[in-house]
Amino acid sequence: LLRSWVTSRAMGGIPGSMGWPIIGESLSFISEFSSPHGIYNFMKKRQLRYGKVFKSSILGRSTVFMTGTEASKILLSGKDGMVSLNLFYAGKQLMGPTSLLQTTGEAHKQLRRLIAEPLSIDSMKKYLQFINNLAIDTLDQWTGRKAIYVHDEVSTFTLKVISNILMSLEPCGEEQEQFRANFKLISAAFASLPLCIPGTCFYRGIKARDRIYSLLDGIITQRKEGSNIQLDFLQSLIKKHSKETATENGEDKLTDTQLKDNILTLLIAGHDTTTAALTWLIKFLEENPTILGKLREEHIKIQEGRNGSSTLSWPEVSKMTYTSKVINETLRKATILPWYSRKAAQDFEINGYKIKKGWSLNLDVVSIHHDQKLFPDSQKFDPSRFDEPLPPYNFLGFGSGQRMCPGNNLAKLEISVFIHHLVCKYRWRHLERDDSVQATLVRMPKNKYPIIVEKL
Ligand code: HEM
Repeated sequence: LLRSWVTSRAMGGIPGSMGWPIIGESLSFISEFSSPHGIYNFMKKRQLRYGKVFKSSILGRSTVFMTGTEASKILLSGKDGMVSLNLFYAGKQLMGPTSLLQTTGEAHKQLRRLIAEPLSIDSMKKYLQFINNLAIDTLDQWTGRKAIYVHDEVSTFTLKVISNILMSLEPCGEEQEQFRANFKLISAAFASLPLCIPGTCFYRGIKARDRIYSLLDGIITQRKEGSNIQLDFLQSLIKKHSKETATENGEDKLTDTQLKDNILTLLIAGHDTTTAALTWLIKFLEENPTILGKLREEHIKIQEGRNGSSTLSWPEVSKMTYTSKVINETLRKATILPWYSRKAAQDFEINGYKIKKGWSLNLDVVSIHHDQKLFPDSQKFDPSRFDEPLPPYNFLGFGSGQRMCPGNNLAKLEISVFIHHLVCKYRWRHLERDDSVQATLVRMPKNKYPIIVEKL
């Protein structure tokens, strides 16, 4: 708070209001966040008053919000080391010091190269079968029930997928249940006060993180001894880039701590985001029957070409061109991560304003994704916006530049396969109309989108 107060005084030259002492503008921010338009209204009001760059004080942090192409370019390309990623204290403690999210500059580039390779589109081919079977099994259990809370069901599906791909955890059984329980505690701790005292949410998160790390310790030891070898992400890293001793040198070698910190990072970064995207997509499809019809056509055609088999092949996934536009439009309209946080690593100028080293900066992505000039009638769900490639920095569903999402291939694959089986075999309708949004960092429907499902 003290640091925030000192920073807020230094921000004198930036237009905007710091709101009330201590709470700043947090109350209006939180209340707008949960509304159907999310923080769009909060941003819009201030942009009309102050312009594309304005200051505010939110959740105890003095910060500068920015929007538009120039800001995107500066903040996302991170050219000349102008900015670094800005994590909350709780996130830093939970994810560990060697997480990709905590590394900067050259170290970030190197680590990212190692992590991104086993997540490349080519590496995804070996996971298709597993995702396909799990999607079929999950959907089989959706019919004949009074209510399906899509968010909860999809959350189970995406966690099973990512935990299997990263470290070959079986999708069913006690180990998966324990892992899931621990993962939930870690997720909850992200949004908690970082007080490491027994009984607090943060403390429970740290303990759960330790339990997942000891599970990983066991798996890493086995793999290094040559037993329980699997074709997963962890194995790829151990095989090519693992350090045998802590003193061993080599830029492309990772210690066990780096392996564990980054498996956890991928779990955290990849689970809620994919869950939210798939949940919104299913909701938007129901609300837009013409688009659902067109999407179904694409998938029925793929299914018919398959002669009755239920297993998707890789060439079939590559044919899902309309699906890919539907995914992009979902990420635009829902803007699951509404702002991207950075810290100024040096002084620089933007839109005529002087930004000082150490300030917290947020790129307001909601305003870009709902800019009427870039996306006319922006509230409309219209995948044809992606018929032609968009200019750089207009669509930021997976970010852009140095920190662009390395898990985007996996996310798109999970969503495409799940949607294939959903639209080919089922119809669904909502049980409750509520467009409000949960007040968490990743935007999700507050009511978890309850539906009833029937076979077609
Ligand atoms: C639909 C699902 C997803 C969405 C919408 C999404 C979105 C994003 C965005 C916007 C960023 C950049 C944030 C910024 O610049 O501040 C990002 C980064 C990241 N994402 Fe994703 N993501 C998704 C799925 C995944 C998955 C499945 C994984 C893991 C397998 C993953 C791992 C990461 C990591 C590790 C970063 C940080 C990259 C770095 O700092 O270099 N994401 N994601």
